[in-house]
Amino acid sequence: MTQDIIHFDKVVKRFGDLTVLNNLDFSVKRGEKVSIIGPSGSGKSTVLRILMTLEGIEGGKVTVDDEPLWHEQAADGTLKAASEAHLRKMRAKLGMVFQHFNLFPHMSVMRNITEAPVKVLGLSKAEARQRGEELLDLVGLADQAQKYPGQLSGGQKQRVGIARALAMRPSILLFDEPTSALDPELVGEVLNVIGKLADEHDLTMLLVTHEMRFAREISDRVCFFDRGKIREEGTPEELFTDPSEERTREFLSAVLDG
Ligand SMILES: Nc1ncnc2c1ncn2[C@@H]1O[C@H](COP(=O)(O)OP(=O)(O)OP(=O)(O)O)[C@@H](O)[C@H]1O
Repeated sequence: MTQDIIHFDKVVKRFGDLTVLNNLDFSVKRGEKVSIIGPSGSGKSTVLRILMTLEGIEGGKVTVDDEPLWHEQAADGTLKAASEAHLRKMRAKLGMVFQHFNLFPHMSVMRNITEAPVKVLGLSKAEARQRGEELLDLVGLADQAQKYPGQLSGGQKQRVGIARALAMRPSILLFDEPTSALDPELVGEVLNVIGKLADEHDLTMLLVTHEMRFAREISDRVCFFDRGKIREEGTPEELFTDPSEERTREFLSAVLDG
């Protein structure tokens, strides 16, 4: 087992003529909490979408938990395109919390959380419900299990989104700007839950965020993305107080003053 749980090796991602990831080298260690920051359009969300297998890649290699994500080893040892079964197995290692929650509106909070563990992992309804209760407790929503998403605030919906992702017991949790669709007064409750997870669990966490103060608080490492590459990375202390690249400094002064 190698130290890296996520490894991007010269990954190229294009949309038509637009090269979004340009020979990206990037890795995350087991248990590490990493934040990705950077200007709009720099490819931050695309990294998460590739990991969730929502987007394919045009070049390079992505490895998750020591196995290639988009390829699998044929009997003769060569790599071939991944089968649907391989992608399903790889996807189970990852959970994602989306900017717009993506809850099922016609299902109760509890059913939003139990649906995939029952259908995909084969848990009994009782087991899934018990897991759901524990997770709702963790995110401070034990009393909301029977409500529907439309009856919840944005902050509550996002906390359900976090519980739903955790219900699949992923080794890696991805967050795609989890607070950017929320009213400012609801941001804190979601950041508190994510901060608690970061402190108390050995989950690997990869967070795309515009919340600089939060990235600074919870991350072991912060990566500054610019035009599909990591322009600079370091501990929060290094990156936020003494960035070495002019481009990082410009970005930080724009977002921190703005
Ligand atoms: N499905 C798609 N088809 C075409 N272009 C896309 C698609 N998805 C993303 N892009 C483009 O790829 C670039 C990178 O997008 P991405 O969402 O990764 O950026 P980002 O750094 O997360 O930006 P933001 O902070 O605004 O969310 C953008 O220019 C975007 O318009």
